[in-house]
Amino acid sequence: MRSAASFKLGLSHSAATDSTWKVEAVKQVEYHVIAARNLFAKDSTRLLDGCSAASLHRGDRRLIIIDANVDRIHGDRIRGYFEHHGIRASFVPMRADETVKEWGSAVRVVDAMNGFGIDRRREPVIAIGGGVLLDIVGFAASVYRRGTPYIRVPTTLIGLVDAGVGVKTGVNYGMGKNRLGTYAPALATFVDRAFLRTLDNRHLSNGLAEILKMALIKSLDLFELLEIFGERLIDDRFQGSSDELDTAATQVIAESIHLMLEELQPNLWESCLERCVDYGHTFSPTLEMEALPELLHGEAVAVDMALTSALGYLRGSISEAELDRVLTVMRHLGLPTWNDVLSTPGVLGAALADTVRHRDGRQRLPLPVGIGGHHFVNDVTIDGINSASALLNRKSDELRVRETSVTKVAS
Ligand SMILES: NC(=O)c1ccc[n+]([C@@H]2O[C@H](COP(=O)([O-])OP(=O)(O)OC[C@H]3O[C@@H](n4cnc5c(N)ncnc54)[C@H](O)[C@@H]3O)[C@@H](O)[C@H]2O)c1
Ligand SMILES: O=C(CO)[C@@H](O)[C@H](O)[C@H](O)[C@H](O)COP(=O)(O)O
Ligand SMILES: [Zn+2]
Repeated sequence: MRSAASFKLGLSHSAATDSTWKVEAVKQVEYHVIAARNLFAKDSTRLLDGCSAASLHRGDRRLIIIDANVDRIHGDRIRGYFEHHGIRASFVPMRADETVKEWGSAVRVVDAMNGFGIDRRREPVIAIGGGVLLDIVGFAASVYRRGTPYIRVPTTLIGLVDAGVGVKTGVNYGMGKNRLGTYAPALATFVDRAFLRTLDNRHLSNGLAEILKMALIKSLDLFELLEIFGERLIDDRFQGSSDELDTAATQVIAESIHLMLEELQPNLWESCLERCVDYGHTFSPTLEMEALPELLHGEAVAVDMALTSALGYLRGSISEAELDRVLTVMRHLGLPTWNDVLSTPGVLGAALADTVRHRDGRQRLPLPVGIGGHHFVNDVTIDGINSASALLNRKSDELRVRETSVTKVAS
């Protein structure tokens, strides 16, 4: 018989005192964001080869949760693709927009996984749709059997540059934006801008808000690309109908993803709550939910960025010329710089208070420094926000008047 002393355990433990055990483990994470034009063209093998983790070669059937609008427009082609490659694909079309980004929708995905009898390790769920669909499916997959692999195919601009590239999943709860959620990377995301051909202008602008966010805090070059090409990229739906527009579309999307991943990779689990990618997301979670369905996610982010740019000007971190340049680009990108929800009594204070709870008791508010830089502040006051809001209201009115007179002269 072995004596107690002969057992070797990996954990540290002292028998001399009341025992405590400290467990330390590191979870290695690897996921891939793969640019793939015309992913569902029959001769494309990108999705099949993908990467070792996300290859479709394991097993011959797949559960596909697809945004109902995307299914209506692209469903036949996507079904044809799977048939062509001998994969038995079970399609579950789901309505997916902000008003149904809720627990019940996640449960519908869980029901679909149960019904399919998903083989937990070898049959990744495939999510095809905008940011809402990706967030819901990612959330459901991450809690199903404590984690089931999934693959993302974003079909909106926000999906391509933001919701599809990070590790956050979630649904709204009550008035709380993404109040229920997990950190759960997909095996891979396939970025195919061909989907943007069928996206309307408003949702293209909506995605450009998140790209503008990356530009304002990290890259004057990206900002200037948006200044020069933004409107034309919307008209062209990022389809690259000329060489110049093709290069611009590729650069804008790739640079935005790259800048985002540069921030995410070293801080995937948000152990550091000073995140510059939270720019535009201090007041907007509350504004978006208060105004729902009037403001889309990117529009609420744009209003927040306009407000905090005005605040930056009042605090001396950006010049008035830079503020005007930012607001002008927003308008050119089809984004709002103002929404009346900003005037709802108490809303900005409540928004900041909720964000402070989200950021472990401090504001950690990213503010622009010039265009393309940022710093974090913790001393914003309600008076300061109200002054910024008043300034923004005035400047937004001036912009509207100028736009109206330009339109009149043009007609
Ligand atoms: N997880 C993250 O890190 C992250 C990051 C950014 C945003 N988000 C979330 O993303 C959501 C916003 O996503 P969104 O802007 O993609 O909105 P969305 O998913 O609601 O899609 C917008 C609309 O476009 C339709 N649609 C989708 N693809 C289409 C296509 N190719 N052609 C025509 N119509 C199409 C959809 O049916 C929907 O009606 C928000 O809930 C936001 O919180 C998440
Ligand atoms: O909107 C999102 C994620 O939902 C992204 O654009 C953004 O970069 C950040 O993740 C946001 O700051 C949101 O973070 P959180 O409030 O959901 O924690
Ligand atoms: Zn966002």
